[in-house]
Amino acid sequence: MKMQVAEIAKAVQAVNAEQAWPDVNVTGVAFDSRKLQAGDLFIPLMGANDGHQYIQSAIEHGAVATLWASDHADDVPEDLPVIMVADTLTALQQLGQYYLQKINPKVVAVTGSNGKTTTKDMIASVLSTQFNVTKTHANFNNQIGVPVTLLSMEPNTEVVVVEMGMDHFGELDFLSRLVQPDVAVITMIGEAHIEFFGTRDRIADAKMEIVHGLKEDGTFIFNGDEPLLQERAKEVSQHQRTFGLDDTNTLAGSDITTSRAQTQFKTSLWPDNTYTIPMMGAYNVNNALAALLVADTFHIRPAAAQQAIASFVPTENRTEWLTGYRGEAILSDVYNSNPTAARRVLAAFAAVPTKGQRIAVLGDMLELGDQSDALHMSLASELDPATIASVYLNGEHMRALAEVLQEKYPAGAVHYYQTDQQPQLIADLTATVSADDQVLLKGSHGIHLEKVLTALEAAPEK
Ligand SMILES: CC(=O)N[C@H]1[C@@H](OP(=O)(O)OP(=O)(O)OC[C@H]2O[C@@H](n3ccc(=O)[nH]c3=O)[C@H](O)[C@@H]2O)O[C@H](CO)[C@@H](O)[C@@H]1O[C@H](C)C(=O)N[C@@H](C)C(=O)N[C@H](CCC(=O)N[C@@H](CCC[C@@H](N)C(=O)O)C(=O)O)C(=O)O
Ligand SMILES: Nc1ncnc2c1ncn2[C@@H]1O[C@H](COP(=O)(O)OP(=O)(O)OP(=O)(O)O)[C@@H](O)[C@H]1O
Ligand SMILES: C[C@@H](N)C(=O)N[C@H](C)C(=O)O
Repeated sequence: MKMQVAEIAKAVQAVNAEQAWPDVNVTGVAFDSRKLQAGDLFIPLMGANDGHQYIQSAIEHGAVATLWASDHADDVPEDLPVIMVADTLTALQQLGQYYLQKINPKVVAVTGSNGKTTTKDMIASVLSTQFNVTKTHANFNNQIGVPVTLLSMEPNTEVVVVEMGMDHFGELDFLSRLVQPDVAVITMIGEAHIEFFGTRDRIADAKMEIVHGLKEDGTFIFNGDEPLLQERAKEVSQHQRTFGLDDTNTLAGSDITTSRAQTQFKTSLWPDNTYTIPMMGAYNVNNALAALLVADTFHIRPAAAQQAIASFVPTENRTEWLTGYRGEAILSDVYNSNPTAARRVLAAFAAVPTKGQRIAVLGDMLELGDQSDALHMSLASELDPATIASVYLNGEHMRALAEVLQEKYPAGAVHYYQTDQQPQLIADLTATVSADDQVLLKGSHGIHLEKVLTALEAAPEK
Protein backbone atom coordinates (compact mmCIF):
# COMPACT_ATOMS: atom_id res chain seq x y z
CA MET A 1 0.00 0.00 0.00
CA LYS A 2 1.06 3.65 -0.28
CA MET A 3 -0.89 6.30 1.55
CA GLN A 4 -0.18 9.72 3.04
CA VAL A 5 -0.61 10.10 6.80
CA ALA A 6 -3.20 12.84 6.20
CA GLU A 7 -5.25 10.47 4.01
CA ILE A 8 -5.14 7.80 6.72
CA ALA A 9 -6.18 10.25 9.42
CA LYS A 10 -9.23 11.19 7.37
CA ALA A 11 -10.08 7.59 6.50
CA VAL A 12 -10.17 6.56 10.17
CA GLN A 13 -12.03 9.72 11.24
CA ALA A 14 -9.14 10.59 13.55
CA VAL A 15 -9.86 12.89 16.48
CA ASN A 16 -7.01 15.08 15.19
CA ALA A 17 -7.70 14.58 11.47
CA GLU A 18 -7.86 18.31 10.69
CA GLN A 19 -4.38 19.13 11.94
CA ALA A 20 -1.48 19.90 9.60
CA TRP A 21 0.26 16.62 8.72
CA PRO A 22 3.82 16.15 7.51
CA ASP A 23 4.32 14.78 4.00
CA VAL A 24 4.84 11.15 5.11
CA ASN A 25 4.03 8.10 3.02
CA VAL A 26 2.92 4.91 4.76
CA THR A 27 3.71 1.70 2.87
CA GLY A 28 2.26 -0.90 5.22
CA VAL A 29 0.72 -1.60 8.62
CA ALA A 30 1.87 -3.68 11.57
CA PHE A 31 0.26 -4.54 14.90
CA ASP A 32 3.42 -6.27 16.15
CA SER A 33 6.41 -3.96 16.45
CA ARG A 34 8.76 -6.94 16.19
CA LYS A 35 7.50 -7.68 12.66
CA LEU A 36 7.15 -4.04 11.63
CA GLN A 37 8.84 -3.01 8.37
CA ALA A 38 10.34 0.42 7.74
CA GLY A 39 7.62 2.66 6.38
CA ASP A 40 4.83 0.97 8.30
CA LEU A 41 2.03 2.50 10.33
CA PHE A 42 2.11 0.97 13.82
CA ILE A 43 -1.29 -0.15 15.09
CA PRO A 44 -1.18 -0.79 18.86
CA LEU A 45 -3.80 -3.37 19.76
CA MET A 46 -4.98 -4.87 23.03
CA GLY A 47 -3.88 -8.46 23.59
CA ALA A 48 -2.93 -9.91 26.95
CA ASN A 49 -0.89 -6.71 27.07
CA ASP A 50 -1.51 -3.24 25.67
CA GLY A 51 0.27 -2.70 22.37
CA HIS A 52 0.78 1.00 23.12
CA GLN A 53 3.69 0.07 25.39
CA TYR A 54 5.68 -1.11 22.39
CA ILE A 55 5.80 2.22 20.55
CA GLN A 56 9.53 2.65 21.05
CA SER A 57 10.12 -0.81 19.57
CA ALA A 58 7.93 0.21 16.65
CA ILE A 59 9.95 3.37 16.11
CA GLU A 60 13.19 1.40 16.30
CA HIS A 61 11.84 -0.97 13.63
CA GLY A 62 11.06 1.94 11.30
CA ALA A 63 7.49 3.01 12.02
CA VAL A 64 6.78 6.31 10.24
CA ALA A 65 3.47 6.94 12.03
CA THR A 66 1.22 5.36 14.62
CA LEU A 67 -2.43 5.10 15.49
CA TRP A 68 -3.05 6.02 19.11
CA ALA A 69 -6.07 5.48 21.29
CA SER A 70 -7.43 8.74 22.67
CA ASP A 71 -7.64 7.19 26.14
CA HIS A 72 -3.82 7.02 26.06
CA ALA A 73 -3.53 10.80 25.62
CA ASP A 74 -1.24 11.02 28.64
CA ASP A 75 1.64 9.23 26.95
CA VAL A 76 1.48 10.31 23.32
CA PRO A 77 4.82 9.68 21.56
CA GLU A 78 6.57 12.73 20.07
CA ASP A 79 8.98 11.12 17.61
CA LEU A 80 6.48 10.49 14.81
CA PRO A 81 3.04 11.50 13.49
CA VAL A 82 0.29 10.30 15.85
CA ILE A 83 -3.19 9.59 14.48
CA MET A 84 -5.51 9.78 17.47
CA VAL A 85 -8.56 7.51 17.36
CA ALA A 86 -11.26 6.34 19.75
CA ASP A 87 -10.37 2.68 19.21
CA THR A 88 -7.34 1.35 17.32
CA LEU A 89 -8.98 -1.94 16.24
CA THR A 90 -11.98 -0.10 14.82
CA ALA A 91 -9.60 2.26 13.06
CA LEU A 92 -7.71 -0.69 11.57
CA GLN A 93 -11.00 -2.04 10.23
CA GLN A 94 -12.04 1.35 8.87
CA LEU A 95 -8.69 1.77 7.17
CA GLY A 96 -8.94 -1.71 5.66
CA GLN A 97 -12.38 -0.96 4.25
CA TYR A 98 -11.25 2.44 2.94
CA TYR A 99 -8.27 0.88 1.18
CA LEU A 100 -10.48 -1.90 -0.23
CA GLN A 101 -12.79 0.70 -1.74
CA LYS A 102 -9.78 2.60 -3.12
CA ILE A 103 -8.19 -0.44 -4.81
CA ASN A 104 -11.63 -1.87 -5.68
CA PRO A 105 -10.66 -5.47 -6.48
CA LYS A 106 -13.05 -8.36 -6.83
CA VAL A 107 -13.45 -10.05 -3.44
CA VAL A 108 -13.67 -13.79 -2.75
CA ALA A 109 -14.54 -14.69 0.84
CA VAL A 110 -14.00 -18.23 2.15
CA THR A 111 -15.26 -19.84 5.35
CA GLY A 112 -16.20 -23.29 6.63
CA SER A 113 -15.48 -25.53 9.62
CA ASN A 114 -12.57 -27.19 7.81
CA GLY A 115 -10.64 -26.45 4.65
CA LYS A 116 -10.72 -22.63 4.77
CA THR A 117 -6.95 -22.14 4.51
CA THR A 118 -6.40 -24.91 1.94
CA THR A 119 -9.30 -23.73 -0.21
CA LYS A 120 -8.14 -20.11 0.05
CA ASP A 121 -4.69 -21.17 -1.16
CA MET A 122 -6.19 -23.18 -4.04
CA ILE A 123 -8.47 -20.32 -5.08
CA ALA A 124 -5.58 -17.87 -5.05
CA SER A 125 -3.54 -20.27 -7.16
CA VAL A 126 -6.20 -20.72 -9.87
CA LEU A 127 -7.09 -17.00 -10.02
CA SER A 128 -3.42 -16.00 -10.17
CA THR A 129 -3.24 -17.58 -13.63
CA GLN A 130 -5.13 -14.57 -14.95
CA PHE A 131 -5.29 -11.88 -12.24
CA ASN A 132 -3.09 -10.04 -9.75
CA VAL A 133 -4.20 -11.72 -6.54
CA THR A 134 -3.68 -10.95 -2.86
CA LYS A 135 -4.67 -13.65 -0.35
CA THR A 136 -4.90 -14.03 3.40
CA HIS A 137 -1.51 -14.64 4.93
CA ALA A 138 -1.55 -18.05 6.68
CA ASN A 139 -4.66 -18.10 8.89
CA PHE A 140 -5.16 -14.37 9.49
CA ASN A 141 -8.93 -14.72 9.29
CA ASN A 142 -10.65 -12.76 12.05
CA GLN A 143 -11.55 -9.18 13.01
CA ILE A 144 -7.83 -8.32 12.99
CA GLY A 145 -6.61 -10.66 10.28
CA VAL A 146 -9.14 -9.60 7.64
CA PRO A 147 -8.36 -5.84 7.68
CA VAL A 148 -4.65 -6.68 7.81
CA THR A 149 -5.19 -8.81 4.69
CA LEU A 150 -6.97 -5.94 2.92
CA LEU A 151 -4.12 -3.57 3.78
CA SER A 152 -1.58 -6.03 2.39
CA MET A 153 -2.91 -5.54 -1.14
CA GLU A 154 -0.60 -4.12 -3.75
CA PRO A 155 -2.13 -1.20 -5.67
CA ASN A 156 -2.51 -3.40 -8.76
CA THR A 157 -4.48 -6.12 -6.94
CA GLU A 158 -7.38 -7.31 -9.08
CA VAL A 159 -8.74 -10.00 -6.76
CA VAL A 160 -8.37 -10.38 -3.00
CA VAL A 161 -9.07 -13.85 -1.51
CA VAL A 162 -10.10 -13.43 2.12
CA GLU A 163 -10.29 -16.30 4.60
CA MET A 164 -12.91 -15.69 7.28
CA GLY A 165 -13.01 -17.55 10.58
CA MET A 166 -15.54 -17.36 13.35
CA ASP A 167 -16.42 -18.90 16.66
CA HIS A 168 -19.42 -16.80 17.62
CA PHE A 169 -22.53 -15.45 15.95
CA GLY A 170 -22.12 -12.04 14.40
CA GLU A 171 -18.47 -12.37 13.48
CA LEU A 172 -18.98 -13.43 9.86
CA ASP A 173 -21.80 -10.91 9.51
CA PHE A 174 -19.33 -8.17 10.46
CA LEU A 175 -16.54 -9.45 8.20
CA SER A 176 -18.86 -10.05 5.23
CA ARG A 177 -20.29 -6.54 5.46
CA LEU A 178 -16.75 -5.18 5.82
CA VAL A 179 -15.49 -6.73 2.55
CA GLN A 180 -18.75 -7.04 0.58
CA PRO A 181 -17.63 -10.11 -1.39
CA ASP A 182 -18.37 -10.80 -5.05
CA VAL A 183 -18.08 -14.53 -4.32
CA ALA A 184 -18.75 -16.20 -0.94
CA VAL A 185 -17.63 -19.79 -0.37
CA ILE A 186 -18.54 -22.23 2.42
CA THR A 187 -16.37 -25.35 2.37
CA MET A 188 -18.34 -27.55 4.77
CA ILE A 189 -20.01 -27.69 8.17
CA GLY A 190 -18.21 -29.68 10.86
CA GLU A 191 -18.00 -29.34 14.63
CA ALA A 192 -15.27 -26.72 15.04
CA HIS A 193 -16.01 -24.43 18.02
CA ILE A 194 -19.30 -26.27 18.65
CA GLU A 195 -18.86 -25.34 22.33
CA PHE A 196 -20.19 -21.90 21.44
CA PHE A 197 -23.08 -23.13 19.31
CA GLY A 198 -24.37 -26.41 20.73
CA THR A 199 -25.37 -27.95 17.38
CA ARG A 200 -24.11 -28.17 13.79
CA ASP A 201 -27.37 -26.49 12.78
CA ARG A 202 -26.34 -23.39 14.69
CA ILE A 203 -22.82 -23.57 13.25
CA ALA A 204 -24.45 -23.59 9.81
CA ASP A 205 -26.55 -20.55 10.80
CA ALA A 206 -23.38 -18.71 11.81
CA LYS A 207 -21.48 -19.74 8.68
CA MET A 208 -24.35 -18.50 6.49
CA GLU A 209 -23.67 -14.97 7.77
CA ILE A 210 -20.95 -14.86 5.10
CA VAL A 211 -23.64 -13.98 2.52
CA HIS A 212 -24.86 -10.96 4.54
CA GLY A 213 -22.46 -8.67 2.70
CA LEU A 214 -22.47 -10.60 -0.61
CA LYS A 215 -23.13 -8.25 -3.51
CA GLU A 216 -26.59 -8.61 -5.09
CA ASP A 217 -24.96 -9.72 -8.36
CA GLY A 218 -22.53 -11.92 -6.44
CA THR A 219 -22.27 -15.72 -6.35
CA PHE A 220 -22.70 -18.06 -3.37
CA ILE A 221 -20.63 -21.24 -3.76
CA PHE A 222 -21.12 -23.97 -1.18
CA ASN A 223 -20.84 -27.66 -0.42
CA GLY A 224 -24.04 -29.06 -1.92
CA ASP A 225 -23.60 -32.41 -0.16
CA GLU A 226 -24.37 -30.69 3.15
CA PRO A 227 -28.13 -30.67 3.82
CA LEU A 228 -27.73 -27.90 6.41
CA LEU A 229 -26.38 -25.61 3.68
CA GLN A 230 -28.81 -26.75 0.97
CA GLU A 231 -31.66 -25.93 3.32
CA ARG A 232 -30.37 -22.46 4.22
CA ALA A 233 -29.36 -21.56 0.67
CA LYS A 234 -33.07 -21.44 -0.25
CA GLU A 235 -33.21 -18.13 1.65
CA VAL A 236 -30.32 -16.65 -0.37
CA SER A 237 -31.32 -14.47 -3.36
CA GLN A 238 -27.94 -14.34 -5.08
CA HIS A 239 -26.79 -16.76 -7.81
CA GLN A 240 -25.70 -20.10 -6.35
CA ARG A 241 -23.34 -22.86 -7.45
CA THR A 242 -22.64 -26.06 -5.52
CA PHE A 243 -19.80 -28.53 -5.37
CA GLY A 244 -19.53 -32.01 -3.87
CA LEU A 245 -19.56 -35.69 -4.71
CA ASP A 246 -23.27 -35.98 -5.38
CA ASP A 247 -23.94 -35.66 -9.11
CA THR A 248 -26.74 -33.18 -8.45
CA ASN A 249 -24.09 -30.52 -7.70
CA THR A 250 -23.12 -27.81 -10.19
CA LEU A 251 -19.65 -29.41 -10.05
CA ALA A 252 -19.39 -33.02 -8.89
CA GLY A 253 -16.16 -34.84 -8.15
CA SER A 254 -15.65 -38.55 -8.93
CA ASP A 255 -13.04 -41.24 -9.55
CA ILE A 256 -11.06 -40.18 -6.49
CA THR A 257 -7.74 -41.87 -5.78
CA THR A 258 -5.39 -40.73 -3.06
CA SER A 259 -1.86 -41.69 -2.07
CA ARG A 260 0.87 -40.42 0.22
CA ALA A 261 1.77 -37.41 -1.90
CA GLN A 262 -1.20 -36.69 -4.13
CA THR A 263 -4.91 -37.04 -4.72
CA GLN A 264 -6.51 -37.41 -8.15
CA PHE A 265 -10.10 -36.95 -9.27
CA LYS A 266 -12.39 -36.23 -12.20
CA THR A 267 -15.27 -33.77 -12.46
CA SER A 268 -18.72 -33.60 -14.04
CA LEU A 269 -18.05 -30.35 -15.93
CA TRP A 270 -14.71 -31.31 -17.47
CA PRO A 271 -14.93 -35.14 -17.67
CA ASP A 272 -11.88 -35.51 -19.92
CA ASN A 273 -9.57 -33.94 -17.33
CA THR A 274 -7.90 -35.81 -14.50
CA TYR A 275 -7.04 -33.37 -11.70
CA THR A 276 -4.11 -33.79 -9.35
CA ILE A 277 -3.85 -32.21 -5.90
CA PRO A 278 -0.28 -32.26 -4.53
CA MET A 279 -1.38 -33.52 -1.14
CA MET A 280 -3.01 -36.61 0.34
CA GLY A 281 -6.54 -36.76 1.68
CA ALA A 282 -9.71 -37.41 -0.33
CA TYR A 283 -11.31 -34.56 1.66
CA ASN A 284 -9.15 -32.13 -0.32
CA VAL A 285 -11.17 -32.94 -3.43
CA ASN A 286 -13.99 -30.80 -2.08
CA ASN A 287 -11.55 -27.95 -1.48
CA ALA A 288 -10.32 -28.27 -5.07
CA LEU A 289 -13.88 -28.44 -6.43
CA ALA A 290 -14.70 -25.19 -4.65
CA ALA A 291 -11.61 -23.57 -6.17
CA LEU A 292 -12.51 -24.87 -9.66
CA LEU A 293 -16.02 -23.41 -9.34
CA VAL A 294 -14.54 -20.05 -8.34
CA ALA A 295 -12.17 -20.28 -11.31
CA ASP A 296 -15.10 -21.00 -13.64
CA THR A 297 -17.03 -18.08 -12.14
CA PHE A 298 -14.07 -15.85 -13.09
CA HIS A 299 -13.89 -17.48 -16.57
CA ILE A 300 -10.44 -18.98 -16.00
CA ARG A 301 -9.52 -21.46 -18.76
CA PRO A 302 -10.11 -25.05 -17.48
CA ALA A 303 -6.60 -26.12 -18.49
CA ALA A 304 -5.07 -23.23 -16.55
CA ALA A 305 -7.16 -24.03 -13.50
CA GLN A 306 -6.21 -27.71 -13.71
CA GLN A 307 -2.52 -26.82 -13.79
CA ALA A 308 -2.90 -24.33 -10.95
CA ILE A 309 -4.47 -26.93 -8.66
CA ALA A 310 -1.65 -29.34 -9.47
CA SER A 311 0.99 -26.75 -8.59
CA PHE A 312 -0.55 -24.96 -5.61
CA VAL A 313 1.52 -24.74 -2.43
CA PRO A 314 -0.40 -25.65 0.74
CA THR A 315 0.10 -23.65 3.93
CA GLU A 316 2.43 -25.47 6.34
CA ASN A 317 1.17 -27.91 8.97
CA ARG A 318 -1.84 -28.90 6.90
CA THR A 319 -1.42 -32.61 5.98
CA GLU A 320 2.26 -31.90 5.41
CA TRP A 321 4.82 -34.72 5.11
CA LEU A 322 8.13 -34.05 6.87
CA THR A 323 11.07 -36.23 7.90
CA GLY A 324 12.18 -36.78 11.48
CA TYR A 325 15.74 -36.88 12.76
CA ARG A 326 15.66 -40.67 12.83
CA GLY A 327 14.38 -40.83 9.25
CA GLU A 328 10.76 -41.43 10.18
CA ALA A 329 8.02 -39.97 8.01
CA ILE A 330 5.95 -37.36 9.87
CA LEU A 331 2.49 -36.31 8.71
CA SER A 332 2.15 -32.90 10.34
CA ASP A 333 -1.40 -31.64 10.75
CA VAL A 334 -0.59 -29.65 13.87
CA TYR A 335 -2.13 -26.25 13.15
CA ASN A 336 -5.49 -27.26 14.56
CA SER A 337 -7.95 -30.09 15.08
CA ASN A 338 -11.61 -30.89 15.34
CA PRO A 339 -13.56 -34.16 15.04
CA THR A 340 -14.27 -34.24 11.30
CA ALA A 341 -10.75 -33.15 10.39
CA ALA A 342 -9.19 -35.66 12.80
CA ARG A 343 -11.32 -38.53 11.54
CA ARG A 344 -10.58 -37.70 7.91
CA VAL A 345 -6.83 -37.41 8.34
CA LEU A 346 -6.68 -40.60 10.46
CA ALA A 347 -8.44 -42.51 7.68
CA ALA A 348 -6.04 -41.10 5.09
CA PHE A 349 -3.00 -41.80 7.28
CA ALA A 350 -4.06 -45.42 7.90
CA ALA A 351 -4.21 -46.02 4.13
CA VAL A 352 -0.65 -44.87 3.38
CA PRO A 353 1.68 -47.88 2.93
CA THR A 354 4.55 -48.10 5.39
CA LYS A 355 7.48 -50.48 5.99
CA GLY A 356 7.40 -49.86 9.70
CA GLN A 357 4.68 -48.96 12.19
CA ARG A 358 2.02 -46.27 11.97
CA ILE A 359 1.99 -44.14 15.12
CA ALA A 360 -0.79 -41.60 15.79
CA VAL A 361 -0.09 -38.69 18.14
CA LEU A 362 -3.39 -36.97 18.91
CA GLY A 363 -3.81 -33.80 20.96
CA ASP A 364 -7.01 -32.53 22.50
CA MET A 365 -9.70 -31.10 20.23
CA LEU A 366 -10.68 -27.92 22.05
CA GLU A 367 -13.85 -25.85 22.15
CA LEU A 368 -16.22 -28.84 21.88
CA GLY A 369 -18.16 -28.05 25.05
CA ASP A 370 -20.31 -30.73 26.67
CA GLN A 371 -19.97 -32.95 23.61
CA SER A 372 -16.22 -33.17 24.07
CA ASP A 373 -16.01 -36.66 25.60
CA ALA A 374 -18.32 -38.20 22.99
CA LEU A 375 -16.53 -36.48 20.12
CA HIS A 376 -13.12 -37.51 21.41
CA MET A 377 -14.35 -41.12 21.81
CA SER A 378 -15.69 -41.01 18.22
CA LEU A 379 -12.12 -41.04 16.93
CA ALA A 380 -11.92 -44.70 18.04
CA SER A 381 -13.74 -45.62 14.83
CA GLU A 382 -10.66 -44.56 12.88
CA LEU A 383 -8.13 -46.24 15.19
CA ASP A 384 -7.49 -49.95 14.57
CA PRO A 385 -4.41 -51.77 15.88
CA ALA A 386 -4.24 -53.60 12.57
CA THR A 387 -3.40 -50.35 10.77
CA ILE A 388 -2.26 -47.88 13.43
CA ALA A 389 -0.09 -49.85 15.83
CA SER A 390 0.32 -47.33 18.62
CA VAL A 391 -1.40 -44.20 19.81
CA TYR A 392 -0.05 -41.35 21.92
CA LEU A 393 -2.76 -39.12 23.41
CA ASN A 394 -2.09 -35.69 24.91
CA GLY A 395 -4.54 -33.54 26.84
CA GLU A 396 -7.30 -33.75 29.43
CA HIS A 397 -9.99 -34.33 26.81
CA MET A 398 -8.10 -37.22 25.20
CA ARG A 399 -8.49 -39.20 28.41
CA ALA A 400 -11.98 -40.26 27.23
CA LEU A 401 -10.51 -41.71 24.03
CA ALA A 402 -7.69 -43.39 25.96
CA GLU A 403 -10.19 -45.30 28.07
CA VAL A 404 -12.00 -46.58 24.98
CA LEU A 405 -8.80 -47.57 23.19
CA GLN A 406 -7.48 -49.52 26.17
CA GLU A 407 -10.25 -52.02 25.40
CA LYS A 408 -9.41 -52.10 21.69
CA TYR A 409 -5.61 -52.11 21.67
CA PRO A 410 -3.09 -54.54 23.11
CA ALA A 411 -1.45 -53.63 26.39
CA GLY A 412 1.28 -51.03 26.02
CA ALA A 413 0.05 -49.70 22.67
CA VAL A 414 -1.96 -46.74 23.98
CA HIS A 415 -0.02 -44.01 25.79
CA TYR A 416 -1.89 -41.25 27.60
CA TYR A 417 -0.39 -37.97 28.79
CA GLN A 418 -2.07 -35.08 30.53
CA THR A 419 -1.64 -31.69 28.90
CA ASP A 420 1.41 -30.75 30.98
CA GLN A 421 3.03 -34.16 30.42
CA GLN A 422 3.86 -33.46 26.78
CA PRO A 423 7.64 -33.51 27.55
CA GLN A 424 7.22 -37.10 28.74
CA LEU A 425 5.30 -37.95 25.56
CA ILE A 426 8.21 -36.54 23.57
CA ALA A 427 10.75 -38.56 25.56
CA ASP A 428 8.80 -41.79 25.18
CA LEU A 429 8.05 -41.25 21.49
CA THR A 430 11.58 -40.31 20.48
CA ALA A 431 12.90 -43.32 22.38
CA THR A 432 10.80 -45.75 20.33
CA VAL A 433 10.25 -44.30 16.84
CA SER A 434 12.41 -45.80 14.09
CA ALA A 435 13.38 -44.87 10.54
CA ASP A 436 10.72 -47.02 8.84
CA ASP A 437 7.85 -45.71 10.99
CA GLN A 438 5.37 -43.01 10.07
CA VAL A 439 3.96 -40.63 12.66
CA LEU A 440 0.75 -38.56 12.44
CA LEU A 441 0.59 -35.39 14.55
CA LYS A 442 -2.90 -33.89 14.94
CA GLY A 443 -4.13 -31.64 17.70
CA SER A 444 -5.77 -28.31 18.46
CA HIS A 445 -3.81 -25.10 18.26
CA GLY A 446 -3.89 -24.81 22.02
CA ILE A 447 -2.16 -28.17 22.61
CA HIS A 448 0.88 -27.09 20.58
CA LEU A 449 1.86 -30.42 19.06
CA GLU A 450 4.31 -28.35 17.01
CA LYS A 451 6.60 -28.87 20.02
CA VAL A 452 6.45 -32.63 19.39
CA LEU A 453 7.20 -31.99 15.71
CA THR A 454 10.21 -29.86 16.63
CA ALA A 455 11.49 -32.57 18.97
CA LEU A 456 11.11 -35.30 16.33
CA GLU A 457 13.00 -33.20 13.79
CA ALA A 458 15.82 -32.28 16.21
CA ALA A 459 18.92 -34.29 17.09
CA PRO A 460 18.54 -35.95 20.47
CA GLU A 461 19.93 -33.97 23.39
CA LYS A 462 23.27 -35.36 24.61
C1 LIG B 1 -4.03 -8.52 19.47
C2 LIG B 1 -2.91 -9.38 19.02
O1 LIG B 1 -2.03 -8.94 18.30
N1 LIG B 1 -2.90 -10.66 19.42
C3 LIG B 1 -1.80 -11.54 19.06
C4 LIG B 1 -0.83 -11.57 20.21
O2 LIG B 1 -1.56 -11.97 21.31
P1 LIG B 1 -1.03 -11.67 22.79
O3 LIG B 1 -2.23 -11.48 23.67
O4 LIG B 1 -0.02 -12.68 23.17
O5 LIG B 1 -0.31 -10.27 22.61
P2 LIG B 1 0.74 -9.62 23.63
O6 LIG B 1 0.09 -9.47 24.94
O7 LIG B 1 2.03 -10.31 23.52
O8 LIG B 1 0.90 -8.18 22.94
C5 LIG B 1 -0.18 -7.27 22.89
C6 LIG B 1 -0.10 -6.52 21.59
O9 LIG B 1 1.19 -5.89 21.50
C7 LIG B 1 1.87 -6.31 20.34
N2 LIG B 1 3.31 -6.42 20.65
C8 LIG B 1 3.75 -7.33 21.57
C9 LIG B 1 5.07 -7.41 21.87
C10 LIG B 1 6.01 -6.55 21.22
O10 LIG B 1 7.22 -6.59 21.44
N3 LIG B 1 5.51 -5.68 20.29
C11 LIG B 1 4.18 -5.58 19.99
O11 LIG B 1 3.78 -4.76 19.16
C12 LIG B 1 1.23 -7.63 19.95
O12 LIG B 1 1.32 -7.86 18.57
C13 LIG B 1 -0.20 -7.42 20.39
O13 LIG B 1 -0.91 -6.76 19.37
O14 LIG B 1 0.20 -12.51 19.95
C14 LIG B 1 -0.26 -13.85 19.73
C15 LIG B 1 0.95 -14.74 19.53
O15 LIG B 1 1.66 -14.27 18.42
C16 LIG B 1 -1.19 -13.88 18.50
O16 LIG B 1 -1.69 -15.17 18.28
C17 LIG B 1 -2.35 -12.94 18.76
O17 LIG B 1 -3.12 -12.88 17.58
C18 LIG B 1 -4.54 -12.92 17.79
C19 LIG B 1 -4.97 -14.32 18.24
C20 LIG B 1 -5.22 -12.59 16.51
O18 LIG B 1 -6.44 -12.48 16.50
N4 LIG B 1 -4.42 -12.47 15.42
C21 LIG B 1 -5.03 -12.27 14.09
C22 LIG B 1 -4.04 -11.58 13.19
C23 LIG B 1 -5.45 -13.61 13.46
O19 LIG B 1 -6.22 -13.64 12.51
N5 LIG B 1 -4.87 -14.70 14.00
C24 LIG B 1 -5.10 -16.06 13.44
C25 LIG B 1 -6.07 -16.88 14.27
C26 LIG B 1 -7.45 -16.26 14.22
C27 LIG B 1 -8.41 -17.26 14.80
O20 LIG B 1 -8.22 -17.69 15.92
N6 LIG B 1 -9.43 -17.64 14.00
C28 LIG B 1 -10.41 -18.62 14.44
C29 LIG B 1 -11.84 -18.09 14.23
C30 LIG B 1 -12.01 -16.64 14.62
C31 LIG B 1 -12.27 -16.58 16.13
C32 LIG B 1 -12.41 -15.12 16.59
N7 LIG B 1 -13.57 -15.01 17.47
C33 LIG B 1 -11.14 -14.76 17.36
O21 LIG B 1 -11.22 -14.58 18.55
O22 LIG B 1 -10.07 -14.72 16.70
C34 LIG B 1 -10.24 -19.90 13.64
O23 LIG B 1 -10.84 -20.91 14.04
O24 LIG B 1 -9.54 -19.87 12.60
C35 LIG B 1 -3.77 -16.77 13.45
O25 LIG B 1 -2.82 -16.22 14.02
O26 LIG B 1 -3.72 -17.87 12.89
N1 LIG C 1 -12.84 -30.19 3.20
C1 LIG C 1 -12.41 -30.75 4.34
N2 LIG C 1 -13.19 -31.58 5.06
C2 LIG C 1 -12.75 -32.12 6.21
N3 LIG C 1 -11.52 -31.90 6.74
C3 LIG C 1 -10.71 -31.08 6.05
C4 LIG C 1 -11.10 -30.46 4.83
N4 LIG C 1 -10.08 -29.69 4.39
C5 LIG C 1 -9.10 -29.81 5.31
N5 LIG C 1 -9.47 -30.65 6.30
C6 LIG C 1 -8.71 -31.02 7.51
O1 LIG C 1 -8.60 -29.80 8.27
C7 LIG C 1 -7.21 -29.50 8.48
C8 LIG C 1 -7.02 -28.01 8.39
O2 LIG C 1 -7.20 -27.60 7.05
P1 LIG C 1 -7.30 -26.03 6.79
O3 LIG C 1 -6.26 -25.34 7.59
O4 LIG C 1 -7.35 -25.82 5.33
O5 LIG C 1 -8.73 -25.73 7.40
P2 LIG C 1 -9.18 -24.42 8.20
O6 LIG C 1 -10.66 -24.37 8.08
O7 LIG C 1 -8.42 -23.22 7.78
O8 LIG C 1 -8.77 -24.86 9.67
P3 LIG C 1 -8.71 -23.95 10.96
O9 LIG C 1 -10.02 -23.27 11.09
O10 LIG C 1 -8.44 -24.94 12.03
O11 LIG C 1 -7.57 -23.00 10.72
C9 LIG C 1 -6.48 -30.26 7.37
O12 LIG C 1 -5.15 -30.50 7.72
C10 LIG C 1 -7.31 -31.52 7.27
O13 LIG C 1 -6.98 -32.39 8.33
C1 LIG D 1 -7.02 -20.78 16.10
C2 LIG D 1 -8.11 -20.73 17.12
N1 LIG D 1 -9.21 -19.91 16.73
C3 LIG D 1 -8.64 -22.08 17.35
O1 LIG D 1 -9.24 -22.68 16.49
N2 LIG D 1 -8.36 -22.55 18.52
C4 LIG D 1 -8.39 -23.96 18.82
C5 LIG D 1 -9.77 -24.47 19.09
C6 LIG D 1 -7.50 -24.15 19.97
O2 LIG D 1 -7.57 -23.29 20.88
O3 LIG D 1 -6.71 -25.07 19.94
